[in-house]
Amino acid sequence: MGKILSHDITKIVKDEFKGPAFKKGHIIQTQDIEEFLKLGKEHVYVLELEGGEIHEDEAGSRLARAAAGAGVRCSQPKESRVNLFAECAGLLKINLDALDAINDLPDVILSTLPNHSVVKEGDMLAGTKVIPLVIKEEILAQAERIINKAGNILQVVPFLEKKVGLIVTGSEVYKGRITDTFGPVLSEKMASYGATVIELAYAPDDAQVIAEKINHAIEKGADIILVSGGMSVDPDDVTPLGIRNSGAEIIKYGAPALPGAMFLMAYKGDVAVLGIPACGMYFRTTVLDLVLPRLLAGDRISRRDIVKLAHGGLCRACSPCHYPNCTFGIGDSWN
Ligand SMILES: Nc1nc2c(c(=O)[nH]1)N[C@H]1C(S)=C(S)[C@@H](COP(=O)(O)OP(=O)(O)OC[C@H]3O[C@@H](n4cnc5c(N)ncnc54)[C@H](O)[C@@H]3O)O[C@H]1N2
Ligand code: MOO
Repeated sequence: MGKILSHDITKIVKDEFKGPAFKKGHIIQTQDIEEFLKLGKEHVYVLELEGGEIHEDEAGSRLARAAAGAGVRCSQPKESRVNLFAECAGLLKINLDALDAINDLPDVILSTLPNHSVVKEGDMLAGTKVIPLVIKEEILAQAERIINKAGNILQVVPFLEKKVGLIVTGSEVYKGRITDTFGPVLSEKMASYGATVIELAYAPDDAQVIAEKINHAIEKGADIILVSGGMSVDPDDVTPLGIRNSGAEIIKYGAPALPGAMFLMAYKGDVAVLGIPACGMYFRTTVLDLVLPRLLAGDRISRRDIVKLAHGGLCRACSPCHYPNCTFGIGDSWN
């Protein structure tokens, strides 16, 4: 590290502030000599940077600026820590390989929220910090090379205005024997993400009718179709068959998330068709809360995405529910 010059604080008088010890390019470790005197400190230290060295604050700022992609803004440095904030609401996307590579470098850290977190405008997403007081330019250049190759480390993808079709199954609901609870629960959830429900249809426990309702919603322009109930093992649980009969390709039936085990993910062309088990009505947070934000941010969900839900896919069933400030969905799941 560059030279550190020690000065007897009692000898520092106002005109000496302009003296050679404090010339431009030197860094005084305290701004407030008066405060130092009050505390009974006897020395003030002045850092003289050598070539190829960067002060922690400048280094922290450079690292944060490089890491920030679209929808992310940086704070001013404070003791080299620079925070990154969401400029808009949406889904946080992190390049995890690049994040690992940055944190594998000496003397710098970058710490983030979990990948695929749903964020609001102004939310803190990450913090970067430089560990020593000065850092070698070469380390920072290496960090910038890693980030340039990756494009950025983190970005916020705003939610798209998706059109949603809801198909509520169950003969007891269809025949009016019980009042529909699923429809209102799912409609409210869609509204909270800014998605528009363009169709709310009811189907009895009949796979062919369910298939027809799915195709009707697609014809009406739905981007996402949620088919509720009938996802379990009873003979009249025919929603998975209905989804298959619609011509959709089943990506995975059964998700390693609890609640959400009986979830089904399918696609008919670009239209996502989701089978939502009854837990989606009884629990505030389920597998749907993990999958839906990604769909609304424009991601196509793969079989591997569902498989990777397992680690961190067990809800702690807290009362009250603290999601997303908990471990549900934060394991390797969405890497
Ligand atoms: N023997 C087994 N039973 C269950 C299993 C299992 O593996 N073996 N899985 C359990 C899990 S996990 C879940 S989740 C649920 C999935 O239930 P379904 O999606 O099949 O839901 P239904 O059987 O259609 O309904 C359950 C319950 O909820 C009422 N319901 C359904 N839709 C509505 C609605 N729109 N409005 C109001 N109420 C509704 C329905 O009448 C039933 O009472 O299965 C577990 N069981
Ligand atoms: O395991 Mo069920 O699909 O969650 O409640």
